[in-house]
Amino acid sequence: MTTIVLDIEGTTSSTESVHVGLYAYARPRLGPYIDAHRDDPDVRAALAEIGADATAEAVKVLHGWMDGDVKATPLKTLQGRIWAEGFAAGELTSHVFPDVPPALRAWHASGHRLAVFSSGSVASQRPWFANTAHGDLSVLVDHWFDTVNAGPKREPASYARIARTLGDPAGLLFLSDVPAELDAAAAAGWRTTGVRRPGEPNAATPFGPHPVITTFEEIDL
Ligand SMILES: CSCCC(=O)C(=O)COP(=O)(O)O
Ligand SMILES: [Mg+2]
Repeated sequence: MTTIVLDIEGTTSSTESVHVGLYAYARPRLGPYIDAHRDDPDVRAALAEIGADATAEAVKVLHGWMDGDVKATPLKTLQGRIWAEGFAAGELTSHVFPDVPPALRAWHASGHRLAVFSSGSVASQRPWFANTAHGDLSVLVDHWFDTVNAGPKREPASYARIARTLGDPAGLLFLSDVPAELDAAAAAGWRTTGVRRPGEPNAATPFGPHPVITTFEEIDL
């Protein structure tokens, strides 16, 4: 049994679907969300981490991070809350590459275990997989990790922390579009595979020692 741990953006789903779909949805809603949830401890913690208490100042920082695709945890916390509300309201749908649903279903049916580790918060990961055009894929996923409950994706300690939940690192396979994330997983003793999807921004990125695939059909467990 292998546990396949999935990155989202660039791996199961296109970068465009996250940046054009989700980011555009969150951008105008960040300020109103902060104003409406100032008493929420997570929102207060996010504002403290941003280093700005005034909404306009915080939104300026958050928009700057979105422009540079900086995957800062306070941004991901706030985006995730907004996206979860958007999915619940039926205003958002997710994208997965067409090879993803059959692969996840086949791996699950064969007794392999699935988990997600994404910079996107768990609050948004679940509805992302629940609302695909190919049906609810969230039911196939046993564990959900983000930068809050696991840590930064480019640090081996985060993968060691996840392995404390999932078990022997040698039985864990991490799929990601970002070589630095794969390096960190490999340093923690995980198996790794790079994902280079046609048309994605990592088209020319070297993956070093990591095997590389373009679709999940190429993965032989
Ligand atoms: C619904 S998940 C949101 C995706 C996201 O915000 C993100 O930053 C994805 O980054 P990843 O670590 O999956 O490449
Ligand atoms: Mg990614």
